[in-house]
Amino acid sequence: MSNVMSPNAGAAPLLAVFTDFDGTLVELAETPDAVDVSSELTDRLDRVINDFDHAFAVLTGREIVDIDRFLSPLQVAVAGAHGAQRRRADGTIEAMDEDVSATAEAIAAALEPLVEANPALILEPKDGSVALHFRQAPELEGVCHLAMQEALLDHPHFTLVPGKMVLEARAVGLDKGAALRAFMQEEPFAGRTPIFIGDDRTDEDAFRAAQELGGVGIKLGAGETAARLRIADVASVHALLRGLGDMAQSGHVPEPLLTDTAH
Ligand SMILES: O=P(O)(O)OC[C@H]1O[C@H](O[C@H]2O[C@H](CO)[C@@H](O)[C@H](O)[C@H]2O)[C@H](O)[C@@H](O)[C@@H]1O
Repeated sequence: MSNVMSPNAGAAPLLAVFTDFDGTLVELAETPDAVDVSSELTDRLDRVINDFDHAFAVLTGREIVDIDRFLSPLQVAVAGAHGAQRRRADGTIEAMDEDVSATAEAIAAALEPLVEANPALILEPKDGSVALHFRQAPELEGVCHLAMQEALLDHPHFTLVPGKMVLEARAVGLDKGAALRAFMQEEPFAGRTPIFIGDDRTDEDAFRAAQELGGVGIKLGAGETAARLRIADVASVHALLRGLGDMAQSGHVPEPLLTDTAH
């Protein structure tokens, strides 16, 4: 097991904690709006923010406004739309690249006819990226793939990233790994050891970034991953956050909820 989280690692390191949202902090739901955010979770995150002296951020494919709506009344540091949007721990917002916004809008517009013809599909246009959901029509995955590829033809600085029953278009280079690195150069993250917890293919850049910066990636669930550690489910993530918070306060390392991905 990694030294960062090992019960034998000695003094507890000062951590910067990053997590994905859908499938990691909350269970997946049938539609993007149907996720259930309990008051226990917002209370837990409020504690985490204090336990880690505000060195906590959500790295998500969602827009920042979405995360604010779900986690209200909390306002956490967030990288949204896979890294196209970023709100720092001090609440300031990084300026959006206008070209990225305009391209995402153009790609969403190109996909509209497909979604109008297939109401079971959900188009989620975001400022900086686009999601095309086929959870309610899995048989349309291939059609969605072709439509996304076609929509991307004129936009080589955007790339297609598959998620869970979704295909997303995002700007090349604006990913969760770049967002994690940007946070790690700023207060209160700088000088801490990053951990990132995520469940999806779009989380792999951030696993690698955390590990390259001396920290650890923690993959929720099965599947190939660059993350060094694995965790079972959303409930275990909540327990881990509680344990890490206790560790930060007391110096004691939490009960092991993690397994090495090599085993
Ligand atoms: O990076 P994340 O925080 O994991 O966000 C990834 C995408 O999550 C959302 O879609 C996923 O969750 C939905 C609700 O559970 C589910 O219905 C959908 O099938 C999943 O793909 C969100 O809607 C996207 O914008 C995010 O990019």
